Amino acid sequence: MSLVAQLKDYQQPQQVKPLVQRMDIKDLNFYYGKDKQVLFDVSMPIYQHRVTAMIGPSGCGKSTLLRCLNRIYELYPHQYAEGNVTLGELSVLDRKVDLNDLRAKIGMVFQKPTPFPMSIYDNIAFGIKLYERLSKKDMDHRVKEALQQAQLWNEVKDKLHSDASGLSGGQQQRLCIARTIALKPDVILMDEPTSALDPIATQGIEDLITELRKDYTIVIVTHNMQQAARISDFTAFMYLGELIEFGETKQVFQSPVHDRTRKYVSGTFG
Ligand SMILES: Nc1ncnc2c1ncn2[C@@H]1O[C@H](COP(=O)(O)OP(=O)(O)OP(=O)(O)O)[C@@H](O)[C@H]1O
Repeated sequence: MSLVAQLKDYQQPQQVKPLVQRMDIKDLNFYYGKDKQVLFDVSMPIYQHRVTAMIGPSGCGKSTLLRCLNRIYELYPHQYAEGNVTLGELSVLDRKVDLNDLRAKIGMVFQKPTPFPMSIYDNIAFGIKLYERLSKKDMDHRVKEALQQAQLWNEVKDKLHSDASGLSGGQQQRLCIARTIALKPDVILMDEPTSALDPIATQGIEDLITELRKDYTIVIVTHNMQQAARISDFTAFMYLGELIEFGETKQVFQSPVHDRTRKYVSGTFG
């Protein structure tokens, strides 16, 4: 199927909530050490209840940009960001903003499923316990709710106390999504969440992302343009650390403003 044929139909009003900006990225620069700048003055909005895809050739800075949105780079000395990233009133890059609080609001799902070495139930309860004290009954409810939202409940409801490592790759990735959802974040960041999965599991995660955008704001890095076309509402095209083009996915794929975007989405370079 052609890329254009895979573009979603944006005219389905029942799916579309009003367009509200949720995050703002302004003049963002990022450095892997002071002599290695890899993002250059990136500015773009992130819209609520929409899926925003970051695309571009390998090494263009997609993952780095995503990592700025919850300051995950702070785990590493010498890496730093300059500029402004806000989530409502919250200044994401401000070191006074507590990282645990920030990551409860802006959750992240990684490329490879990374369940903790514990039971399915505990994988979800573990994160919740860091933030909230719940009774057993309330915790059971929250775990069930997260697994239902991640469309995993029916498959695991009879083995909640089995080790999570016994799940398939696709199920493990849905468990990681459930773990993120359980903290009730505003925004979910996904870094190539399907690249380690087979086509059927990939389809499951793509369907789930489409469902989740009703309740969450999603930013996804993907090297797969078909995937961006299938599941995203907005697309950011990056090249050599700069944001070349940002717009509605349909516009970016069908009538890009920049020649470089056109060449990339048409497969002429990349
Ligand atoms: N830990 C690091 N230390 C130094 N440079 C890094 C580090 N991680 C990434 N880079 C560099 O930063 C630039 C952007 O990398 P990034 O991983 O963000 O790109 P990407 O678009 O996500 O690439 P890919 O699609 O290959 O994952 C690249 O030049 C890369 O070599």
